[in-house]
Amino acid sequence: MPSLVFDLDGTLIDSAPDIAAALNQVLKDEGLAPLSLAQVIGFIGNGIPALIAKARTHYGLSDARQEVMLAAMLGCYRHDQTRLYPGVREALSSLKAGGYRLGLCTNKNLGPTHEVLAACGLAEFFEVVIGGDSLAVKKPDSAPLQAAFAALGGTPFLYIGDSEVDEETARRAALPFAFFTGGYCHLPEERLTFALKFDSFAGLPEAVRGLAFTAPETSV
Ligand SMILES: O=C(O)COP(=O)(O)O
Ligand SMILES: [Mg+2]
Repeated sequence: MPSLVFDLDGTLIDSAPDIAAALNQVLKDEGLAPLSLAQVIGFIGNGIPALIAKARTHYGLSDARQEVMLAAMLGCYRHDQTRLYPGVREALSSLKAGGYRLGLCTNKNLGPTHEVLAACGLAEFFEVVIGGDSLAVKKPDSAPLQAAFAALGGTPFLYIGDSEVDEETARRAALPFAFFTGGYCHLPEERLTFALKFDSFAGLPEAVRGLAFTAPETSV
């Protein structure tokens, strides 16, 4: 049975408003001005510790504040403004009903990942969840994605994500990548390699099935 692994932030959920709210609360506690949503989106992709580090660099704050700010961010991160992208639930239901095994591989820490999956009603879909702190390394290292597929079993088929980090991860794992264009990518799409590209979840199940039918040699 083919298995599919999804990214989370910017792929299944529009989580940037809550990430920005939490980061700006931490910055306020440091006596600093808030960042715009666009600036925060520019910092999303390599996990929450990296987000804090990028915000510190932006403001010239020393490394010494990293752990305090990270703990504060994890303490105040909520999910009340986070929304599924349209059609996500229907697409996941269709793929699961079609026999695909579904896993999740995100750079978000595992604790908030499980919280947001529950808050958004997505937990039931995923047999395997790998977070940014599940292993010693994060995406774009291929190890978290490979761990997700190994735990899922079945035939690794496709990694579905929104950013250059996901694309590099899939490339390093020698797995095909499906690029969701509605998330938080920081590179023009000409710089990315993908087996399929989509801007709406409405067409994803059919596109995945089409890929399975026309390009079985891309599975490993
Ligand atoms: O936490 C991040 O920075 C990105 O998370 P993602 O891997 O789910 O996109
Ligand atoms: Mg993402």
